[in-house]
Amino acid sequence: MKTFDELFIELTDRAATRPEGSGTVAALDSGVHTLGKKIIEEAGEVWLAAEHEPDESLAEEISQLLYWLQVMMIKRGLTPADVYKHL
Ligand SMILES: N=c1c2ncn([C@@H]3O[C@H](COP(=O)(O)OP(=O)(O)OP(=O)(O)O)[C@@H](O)[C@H]3O)c2ncn1[C@@H]1O[C@H](COP(=O)(O)O)[C@@H](O)[C@H]1O
Repeated sequence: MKTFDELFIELTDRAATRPEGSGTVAALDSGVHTLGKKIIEEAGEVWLAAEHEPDESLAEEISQLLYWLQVMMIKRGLTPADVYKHL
């Protein structure tokens, strides 16, 4: 288990070190347009899970949406602090 901030640190390291086989590296290389579509897809899965799936499935879908939002943040050079200041 990891927190939002711990995942962000891990993904930032992936972006910097670009280890072979990293899905995050491939995702970053796919570009903002592709990442945007992935975020829409994952958001839709969250919606469907909230309507039709048990809590555990919903939690998993939300975790995947958070992952893709973090990938977009890193792609665009945003940090959690940039987001938190709007909360
Ligand atoms: N938390 C995640 C995470 N959440 C979601 N995903 C990706 O998002 C996809 C979502 O799954 P779906 O079932 O919705 O989609 P799918 O159809 O199975 O997958 P696609 O064919 O669309 O890629 C997963 O297949 C992963 O590619 C994640 N990929 C990686 N992480 C974590 O990120 C860290 C770095 O990972 P790597 O860069 O791969 O080393 C590790 O701690 C991982 O656990």
